[in-house]
Amino acid sequence: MSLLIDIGNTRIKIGYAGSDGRRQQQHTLALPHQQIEAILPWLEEHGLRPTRALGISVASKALMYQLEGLLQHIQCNISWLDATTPCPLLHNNYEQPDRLGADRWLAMIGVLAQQHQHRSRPIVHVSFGTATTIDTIMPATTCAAQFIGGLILPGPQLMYDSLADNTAQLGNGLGNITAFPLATRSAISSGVAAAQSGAVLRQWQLAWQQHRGTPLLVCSGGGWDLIQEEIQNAYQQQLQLLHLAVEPVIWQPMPVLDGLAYMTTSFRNP
Ligand SMILES: Nc1ncnc2c1ncn2[C@@H]1O[C@H](COP(=O)(O)OP(=O)(O)OP(=O)(O)O)[C@@H](O)[C@H]1O
Ligand SMILES: CC(C)(CO)[C@@H](O)C(=O)NCCC(=O)O
Repeated sequence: MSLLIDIGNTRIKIGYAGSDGRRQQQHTLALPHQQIEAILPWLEEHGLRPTRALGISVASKALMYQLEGLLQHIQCNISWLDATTPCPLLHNNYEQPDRLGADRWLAMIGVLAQQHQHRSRPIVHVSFGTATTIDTIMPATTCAAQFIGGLILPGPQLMYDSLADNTAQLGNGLGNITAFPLATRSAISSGVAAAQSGAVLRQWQLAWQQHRGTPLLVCSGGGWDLIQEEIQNAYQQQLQLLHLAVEPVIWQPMPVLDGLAYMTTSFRNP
């Protein structure tokens, strides 16, 4: 039984996998960094006694040490994975593989594991977290699928916050997403949504132009609610424009935890 830990820049996500490597979705928790200690009562409440933990972190080392200390109380050792942890499903083509965010690597593995039925198609995975990342995977020909590269941009909330923090007149608050906004709140919400969906469609189109099939669009991350309406609409329009079968964006809530669950079956401590 393995505990799964994803320490992001805003929140810590926790999951649980059985000995078959399947993630038990009813055992999922998201916590702000300051509430990390809540993990022990949560485990007790759910009657979970993990014998080991697999984790990744893109946040501070201090949080990793704090978590290690907490898990020592229940004799649970944690192994930290990163983007150099090999996976039979995927090849990391980053110029410096160790510089790729561990969350991006594990999320792509989680997406490949979950979207197994689409394994012959390219995949664009978008994570709307603190940062938004848009990563493209080309399908396997002989061996593993290939991570061919991706974008990093400010996440939706960060876009809102940076406008509020660096201007005198904009402030906080949401508005309607429209084509030609005529009020400040709507102009900001429409601007953030357009920037996010424009970047997503750019990567999707570039993936499509590689002539390896219609790319699957898979989204995740806590910022999804702020832009999902725009992304869904823009994606449907894009498919119609290209005379492709219309299909919804796939929402996969916790791909990093899914990737860690997959790795419980293939990763062993050296
Ligand atoms: N309860 C919540 N607490 C904090 N942020 C939330 C919450 N619900 C949604 N959010 C949104 O989620 C975003 C963070 O997303 P998420 O938790 O997926 O990423 P993260 O922890 O920053 O991970 P990463 O560092 O991988 O981006 C915040 O910017 C905020 O917009
Ligand atoms: C881009 C973020 C912040 C997304 O969480 C994370 O994956 C990260 O810190 N990455 C390291 C840099 C990189 O992936 O190139």
